[in-house]
Amino acid sequence: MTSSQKNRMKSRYHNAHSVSLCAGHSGVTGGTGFIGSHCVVELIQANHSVTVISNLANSVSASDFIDTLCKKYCVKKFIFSSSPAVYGKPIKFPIKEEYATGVGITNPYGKSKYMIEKILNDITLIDKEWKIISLRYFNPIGAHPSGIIGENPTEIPDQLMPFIIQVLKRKLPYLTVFGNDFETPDGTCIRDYIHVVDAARGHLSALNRIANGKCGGFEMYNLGMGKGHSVMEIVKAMQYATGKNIPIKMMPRRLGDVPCLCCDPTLAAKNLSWKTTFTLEEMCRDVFNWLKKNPNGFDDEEKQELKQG
Ligand SMILES: O=c1ccn([C@@H]2O[C@H](COP(=O)(O)OP(=O)(O)O[C@H]3O[C@H](CO)[C@@H](O)[C@H](O)[C@H]3O)[C@@H](O)[C@H]2O)c(=O)[nH]1
Repeated sequence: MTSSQKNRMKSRYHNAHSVSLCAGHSGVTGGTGFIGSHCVVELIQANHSVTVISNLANSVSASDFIDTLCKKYCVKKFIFSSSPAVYGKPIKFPIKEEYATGVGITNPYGKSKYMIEKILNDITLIDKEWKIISLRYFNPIGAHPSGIIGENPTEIPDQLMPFIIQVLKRKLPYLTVFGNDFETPDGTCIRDYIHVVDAARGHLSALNRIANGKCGGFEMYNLGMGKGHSVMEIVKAMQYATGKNIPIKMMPRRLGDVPCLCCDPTLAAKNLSWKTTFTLEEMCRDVFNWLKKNPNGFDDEEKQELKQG
């Protein structure tokens, strides 16, 4: 494993979270992270009592959570945060849940998610009391529309939107675009971006399915818009939303990136009554709104500009 792969795996474990259900009470591991914190807001708004489990610096990995917390507190119902990375390098689009997983996975992160899904599936086969929903959410971006929570990386980020945020804040001089020679219309990678609030609401829908006794054991769902956007489309949408130029530098492909990940979200619509509600423009608007309310890193003149929107 290269050091960049290790870092990517490390930073993604930092973001790992799960949502569990125990006698009407929800526990969110990694509840102070980007997705976890939005889940906590949605759960509280839906009148759940919530316990947040986080070490604030790094977070708890999914496997630690299963081994220790679940056994101690007899938690047998929870949501696992999975990833489209379990599909490896898909050849058919849009990706459906029934497509093969585990073949051609290009990074350790995807491999770990795949292996944990297998273990969870086995657990539900052995003991019928376990009800687990694995959410394979595609690329969550955006920020809470209130502007109170959003993505605020402390280190140089790996992911596209936090990187763009750092460029907008002039903490980084330009966005490095990893590859413009993919088999896509503009040559840059295509991903299925969803608003982080939609991703959080997906957790709530999944918890409701379990609470209503409808979950058959181990189930997995794609959470995505069902529509892909390229890296350059995201850059343009963010330039439009912010009115700011985002300098870019073309670089070779990043190890492990697949050209396209775009899902079919109809199973989630059918069983979870879930679908995306925010457009790409709204995701970018909410990032900008969050930046305006959290202007640290901008100079005074820019802060003034941000205030004026
Ligand atoms: O500085 C950057 C960062 C990213 N990208 C590109 O932007 C796209 C999206 O990258 P990123 O935001 O890192 O998302 P993914 O690589 O698609 O990884 C996402 O998709 C995985 C599933 O494959 C998830 O599980 C991860 O959590 C999630 O970050 C990719 O084409 C990257 O090459 C750049 O060009 N420059």
